[in-house]
Amino acid sequence: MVHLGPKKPPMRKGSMADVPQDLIEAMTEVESSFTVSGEQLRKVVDHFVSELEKGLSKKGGNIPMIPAWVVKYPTGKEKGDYLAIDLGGTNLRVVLVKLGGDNTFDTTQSKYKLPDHIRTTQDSEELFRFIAECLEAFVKETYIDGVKGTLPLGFTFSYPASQDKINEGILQRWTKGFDIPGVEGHDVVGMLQKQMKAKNLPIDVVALINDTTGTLVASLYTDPDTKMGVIFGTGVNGAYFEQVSDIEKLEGKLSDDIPPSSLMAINCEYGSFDNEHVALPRTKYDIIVDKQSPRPGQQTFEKMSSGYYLGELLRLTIVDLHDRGLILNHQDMSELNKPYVMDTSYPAKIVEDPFENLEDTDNLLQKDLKVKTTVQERKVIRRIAESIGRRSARISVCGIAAVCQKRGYTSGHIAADGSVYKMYPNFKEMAHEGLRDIHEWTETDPSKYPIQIVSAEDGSGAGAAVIAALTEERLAKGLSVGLTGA
Ligand SMILES: Nc1ncnc2c1ncn2[C@@H]1O[C@H](COP(=O)(O)OP(=O)(O)O)[C@@H](O)[C@H]1O
Ligand SMILES: O=P(O)(O)OC[C@H]1O[C@@H](O)[C@H](O)[C@@H](O)[C@@H]1O
Repeated sequence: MVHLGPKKPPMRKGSMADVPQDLIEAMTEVESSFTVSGEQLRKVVDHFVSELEKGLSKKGGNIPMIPAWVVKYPTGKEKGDYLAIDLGGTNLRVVLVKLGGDNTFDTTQSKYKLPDHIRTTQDSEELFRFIAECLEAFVKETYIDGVKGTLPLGFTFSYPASQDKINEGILQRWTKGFDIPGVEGHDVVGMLQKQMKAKNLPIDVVALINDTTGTLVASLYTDPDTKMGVIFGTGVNGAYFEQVSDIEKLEGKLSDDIPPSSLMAINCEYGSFDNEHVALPRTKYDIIVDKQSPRPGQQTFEKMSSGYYLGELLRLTIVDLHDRGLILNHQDMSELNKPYVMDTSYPAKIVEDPFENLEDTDNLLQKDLKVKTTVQERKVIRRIAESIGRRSARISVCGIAAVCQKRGYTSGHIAADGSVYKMYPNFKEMAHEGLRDIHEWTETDPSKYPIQIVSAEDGSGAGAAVIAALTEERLAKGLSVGLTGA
C-alpha cells in the first residue's frame, strides 16, 4: 500500500467568471488586507521575541509572561485522584482525573455551556456560584457514597491572572468578551473557595492553572518531546518552560529551593502581543472589533486570530460590502447588523461547504441570518472567510516560532488544543504552512517539519491534575510554591 501522505483538501472549480467586476475588485482588496506574507511573518516573529524578553524583565512590557509555579517536568509517575475545573471562554468543564503513575491517566468529565449572560453579569459572585453549583452536581453524581476527607482540585482559569503563589490568581483583566465588575485585581481562588464553603463542598483548591500551562504539563506527562502548550480556542495563548536565570523579574524573590538553574513554566498570555500596533498588519475590520470590545486597546494579537473573533470579522466584511451597495441589496440586514451574531462556526461551515453553488451556505444564511444570497455573493463570502481563517492560522503560529527562537528550540512537539485548532477547516495545514514560511523550510511534507504542532493531551483536565500532584509533592517536602514569603 503506497502511503499517499496527508490528503489535500478538495480543490474546487470555484469559477468567479460570473461575479460582477466591482465586486471582484472589492473582494480582492479585502483578501489582500487579510494576507500576511512569509516576509511579514518573519518581521512579526522578530518583534514577538523582543516582546517575550521584555515581559520577563523587571520593566515588563505588553506580554505578561506570568510565572506559573511549576518548577519541574512531570515524571509520569504522579499518581492519585484529582478534581479539575476548566473555566474557558465558552464552556465550563468538571473533570475527575485518575493519574495512573505510569504515564497514563483516565478522565471522567461533565461539560457545561457558560450561560451567555454570565460574561457580563453585574454580580461578581454569580460566575463563582455557577462553578460551585457545577462542582456540587459533579461530586454528587460521581461520589454517590459521599466523599471521604477532602478532594484536591486543580482550577484551570483561562484568563490572565498574576500568581505570587500557585494557589492564588489575581485577575489582571478580563478577555474574550467577559466584563464582570469586582473581579479584576482580586484573587479568583478566594472567590471560588467562598462559594464552595457556602455549599460545604469537601474540596481544596491546591493550584490555579492556566489552560496553556495545563496543556504543556499534560502533554509532557506522555510525550517528553513537548516544548510548548498552546491554545487556539475562544482565545489564543501559549506556555513553555523558561530558565529561572532568564527571568529577571524574579531575581531575589525566590527561595533557595528554586535555584537559578531550575525551570519555571511561564503562562505567556501572548494574546496581548502588539498592543502598540507596530508589527501586525491590522485591517479596518480589526480596528472596529477592538473599538467595539469591552477592553479596547487590549489583546490585539488575540482579536486578530482567535475563535471568539473570527465570525465577527466575517460579519463586519459582509456588512461593509453591503453598505457599499456591492452585495445583499434590498435585503433585511437587521440580523447581520447585530455584533457577534456570527460565531466562528459560521466561517468554518461556509469554508467547508462542498457544493459548487454553496447550497449549505445559502441555507445557513437564510435560516439564521434571514438573508437570501446569490451564488456569486456566496462565492465572494467564502473567499473572504477563507482569507480570515488563513490569516488566523498564519499569525497564530508566530507565538510558537517566537518562543522556539527565544529558547533555541530547533525541533520538538507543540501540543495544541482548542476548538479552532481541532475543528476549523484546514487550520492545522495552514498553521504548518505558516511555520514553514517563517522558517523558510524547503521540506514540503508537514509530517517532516522539525517543529510539529500535535494534538495535546487534555491540558485543562489532566494538566491541572498533574500540576496539583506536583504541588502536593513540593508542599509535603516543605518546598516553596510561590515568591518568598507569599
Ligand atoms: N466548527 C468550528 N470551527 C472552528 N471554531 C469553532 C467551531 N465551532 C465553534 N468554534 C469556536 O471555538 C471556540 C470554542 O473553543 P473551545 O476551545 O471549545 O472552548 P474554550 O475556549 O471555552 O476552551 C468558540 O470561539 C467558537 O466560536
Ligand atoms: O481556552 P480558551 O478559552 O480559548 O483560552 C485561551 C486563552 O484565552 C485568553 O484570552 C486568556 O487570556 C488565556 O489565559 C487563555 O489561555
